[in-house]
Amino acid sequence: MSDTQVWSREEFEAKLRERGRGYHIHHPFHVLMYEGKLNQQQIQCWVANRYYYQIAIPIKDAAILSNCPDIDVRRGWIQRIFDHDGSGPINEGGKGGIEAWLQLGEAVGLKREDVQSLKLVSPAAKFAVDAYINFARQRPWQESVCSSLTELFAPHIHQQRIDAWPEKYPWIKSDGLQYFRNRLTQARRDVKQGLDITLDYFGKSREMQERACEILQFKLDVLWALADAIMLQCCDVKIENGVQYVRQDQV
Ligand SMILES: O=C(O)c1cc(C(=O)O)c2c(n1)C(=O)C(=O)c1cc(C(=O)O)[nH]c1-2
Repeated sequence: MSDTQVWSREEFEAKLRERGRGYHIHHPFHVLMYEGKLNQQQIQCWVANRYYYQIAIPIKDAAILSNCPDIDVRRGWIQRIFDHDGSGPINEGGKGGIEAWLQLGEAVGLKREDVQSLKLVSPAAKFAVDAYINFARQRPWQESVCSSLTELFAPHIHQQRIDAWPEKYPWIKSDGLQYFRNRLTQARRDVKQGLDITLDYFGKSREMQERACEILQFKLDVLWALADAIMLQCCDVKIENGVQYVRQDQV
């Protein structure tokens, strides 16, 4: 069989899912977090830096909408902006993910104003996240949809935090975990829409299928670079022979 033959829909999906080996769940910082080895300042550093990602998501989704002429796609995609920004009065249940993330900030001992000021965000974290927004502004909307597919792997990392944190970090108030609980259902719905569009659009040729895998890799790299930036800001990173650490998926 020629190695340029188009993959079946199932093979194509499997190739995308295989990329999960490079998901930031395997980044040393996230491994330390899962194992309960981070102190309060390090958890705070992560929450404060990740806030910049949280506020970027609806801006990125608005960029996708602005590039997309398909009304059916827009009707589905717009829900992501409501999920993160919230809709309707906040005191009547209209809170969104950004508000839930600020509550996580308070639950780990950060002041709301400090998180919102972005003064705790490292320049490298900003660069990584801005690269994602710029991609969505500049590329065709189908490519931007594809770049959101790291969400395939997100429910696992959210569930890990819900399961491990109460035991490993008992000082974090339980209502701080609400963001992750909400995302479990939201992400599954998002993934279905993003995956259907990607499999349809990029499924036409092997070249396009491989392009989709490269786009997903770009987004994995954004998340990896974000974790690198955070780790460098708040951990004593051990450097041996000039190598910080080896990425498992690149071995
Ligand atoms: O906690 C995480 O590790 C994590 C990762 C990702 C991701 O894989 O991009 C998202 C989220 N969380 C998340 O909560 C979220 O709403 C989200 C939206 C998107 C996106 O690309 O549109 N990714 C993610």
